[in-house]
Amino acid sequence: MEGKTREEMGKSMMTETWLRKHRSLYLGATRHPFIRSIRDGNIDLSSFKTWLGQDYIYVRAFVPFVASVLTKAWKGSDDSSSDMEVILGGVAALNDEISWFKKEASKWGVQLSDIVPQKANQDYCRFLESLMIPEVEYTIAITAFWAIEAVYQESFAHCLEDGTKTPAELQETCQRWGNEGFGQYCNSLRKIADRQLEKASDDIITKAEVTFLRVVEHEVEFWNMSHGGT
Ligand SMILES: Cc1ncc(CN)c(N)n1
Repeated sequence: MEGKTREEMGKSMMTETWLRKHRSLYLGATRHPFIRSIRDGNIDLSSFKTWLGQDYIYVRAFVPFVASVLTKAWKGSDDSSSDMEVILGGVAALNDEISWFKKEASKWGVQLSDIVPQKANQDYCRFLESLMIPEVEYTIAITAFWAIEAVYQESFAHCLEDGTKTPAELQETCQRWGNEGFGQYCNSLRKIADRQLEKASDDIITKAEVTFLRVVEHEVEFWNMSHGGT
């Protein structure tokens, strides 16, 4: 791709274009102070517990969102059976994730039934709901799905790199999203998004870019909330 213009590249590498164009915002999510504090070993454990409880609520709202992406893939994809396999794999992983949250919460003494969603979480869940309606195109929904998963994958993989001081008791959390298998799953989602964007109209591409930006902003707000914000 080196040295090629956008026209020569076509629309096939749209996610790459956005990641470059919005690099500082994206790094604001994947290198957030909350993540840095895990990586540097000086995380405040009450922040971690806040994140754990809030993310459990988020994941419960995320499941119907992913189910809605699956429904959209059924009719809206150019390669629906292959896309549906990837997305169904995501649903299966979320089933496991919910069990993990319950186990982890009991380990940390977090009472999940007492958790009240904070504003940033409510806003993010409302945003997910807005993407679930049938009028939202598959291309937009799959772009959001990829971005949501990619931010977690890159954030937690960052905590597992050589030389980091991630506390032993948080290694499992980081592995959950930072492992190679989850990385490959994110790559599959990204390829689907790029394939859909390649044949999309300019209007859809613009909408998808805005959706990508909203996801990254919500992710930053989510970390802020966990890191002592409101
Ligand atoms: C806020 C948030 N964003 C993403 C993920 C990864 N499914 C998550 N669990 N929570």
